[in-house]
Amino acid sequence: MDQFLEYVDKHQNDFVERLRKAVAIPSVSGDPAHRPDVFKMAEWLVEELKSLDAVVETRDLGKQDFHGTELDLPPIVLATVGTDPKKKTILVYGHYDVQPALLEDGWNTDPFTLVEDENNRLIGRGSSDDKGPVLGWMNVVDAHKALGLELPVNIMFCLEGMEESGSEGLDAFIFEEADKYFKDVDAVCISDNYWLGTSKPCLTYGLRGVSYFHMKVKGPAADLHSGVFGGTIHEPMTDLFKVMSKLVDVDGKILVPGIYEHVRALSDEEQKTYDDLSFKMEELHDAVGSKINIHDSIRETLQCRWRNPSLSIHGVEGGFYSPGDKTVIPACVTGKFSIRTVPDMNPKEVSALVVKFCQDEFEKLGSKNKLDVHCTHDGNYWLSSPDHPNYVAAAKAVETVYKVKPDLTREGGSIPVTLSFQDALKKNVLLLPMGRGDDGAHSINEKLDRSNYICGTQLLGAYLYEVSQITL
Ligand SMILES: NCC(=O)N[C@@H](Cc1c[nH]cn1)C(=O)O
Ligand SMILES: [Zn+2]
Ligand SMILES: [Zn+2]
Repeated sequence: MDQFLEYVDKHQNDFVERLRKAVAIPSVSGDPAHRPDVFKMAEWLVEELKSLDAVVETRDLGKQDFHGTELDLPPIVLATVGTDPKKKTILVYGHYDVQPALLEDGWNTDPFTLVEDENNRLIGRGSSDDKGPVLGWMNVVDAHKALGLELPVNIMFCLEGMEESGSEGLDAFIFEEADKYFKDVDAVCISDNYWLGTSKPCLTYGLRGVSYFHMKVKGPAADLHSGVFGGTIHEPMTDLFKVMSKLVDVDGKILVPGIYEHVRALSDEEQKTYDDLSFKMEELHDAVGSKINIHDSIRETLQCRWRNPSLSIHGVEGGFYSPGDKTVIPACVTGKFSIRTVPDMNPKEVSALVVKFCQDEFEKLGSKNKLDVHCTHDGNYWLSSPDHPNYVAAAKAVETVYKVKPDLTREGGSIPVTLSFQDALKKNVLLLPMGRGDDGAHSINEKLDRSNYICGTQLLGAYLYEVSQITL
């Protein structure tokens, strides 16, 4: 392992170049205009993996209905490095699509040009979520190939291009392939989340689920002049804002009746898991860039992030949002919001409660406009245990690379495929993050510190050595 660790340190710049090439492909899955780039990213990965002597194949997932337009779904990229029956097989999952990013959103530099700043932060969309970690696994293979070293395990890659847009088609694929392509898998490792703070690595054993909603209000046949029609018609945007404002309180309390009914009670044992975490309120302030916290204590803040549901309002499609003072009455507007779900909420029940509540609130307005509200995608929460040998192996790897014991964390974000792998393969799934809590994933100026990328590559490799030695 030492040879490997040293090689990674010495070849940092080669690995940064690999990340530069990946970030340059704007593989935004949520924007149809960028769909060809998502395919380009898949092709780039295929070539890169082939150059590392992996056996690579792609699987077509069919079509996506994008608001009435049929789009090709990006392929699953499958790759295998080694098929030695004497070795364990570790499945690594990652995604090669990214969240949207525009310079005018407030980025300081072009989002798809990797820039290293004076603090050695590698800035660019996808650097942390999730291109850096995906390339981290490839760097591990690369280093072994260059050194002429055997990998301690067989590695299987499963890379998707729709994670940021609901992972369409992936669940069915995983269950279909559980006894086929994935039949030899001994354990799963996913590097697609973040440290709690900025200084200490962590292993993550829980995620919230997510249920995403679109609420459309339409009335006039076309956008109208507010001077001519204002005050004479029911306005879609007014109706939408009225109903949206009923969803959540300023202190984050969700106002949909029944939503908290199945939230698991906090046990004494669970309370203890919040005792010794290395996270300070200042780190939250720094990550947010402001002191707008609802709760004053770390305990309450983390409980609200990890084990309580939350509702976020994301945006309105169809409304006027450009500079200037356009006096328009938008004809059709769609409000977008999501609920992060937790044990023991059921996505189907959540959806039924939300839809009924919105319809009831709209009904109360007495508007002649039309409302359509529905859940566009959902993914369940996931909760595991950090006691499993797969986690013990990862903890040892953290100690080797970082000389500290990792924090054991849950996370507020969602990676629905985690539960699918666990259920379909009946194997342990470990979340082993590379980036820091302040990386700004999904936000502007997303970054991955060079040290996280390089030590993270070492960590992923060290984990493979440790897991090869342990009985799973
Ligand atoms: N790094 C994981 C991540 O960002 N997951 C997304 C998943 C998602 C669901 N719907 C849209 N994206 C997240 O928002 O948690
Ligand atoms: Zn991600
Ligand atoms: Zn993401």
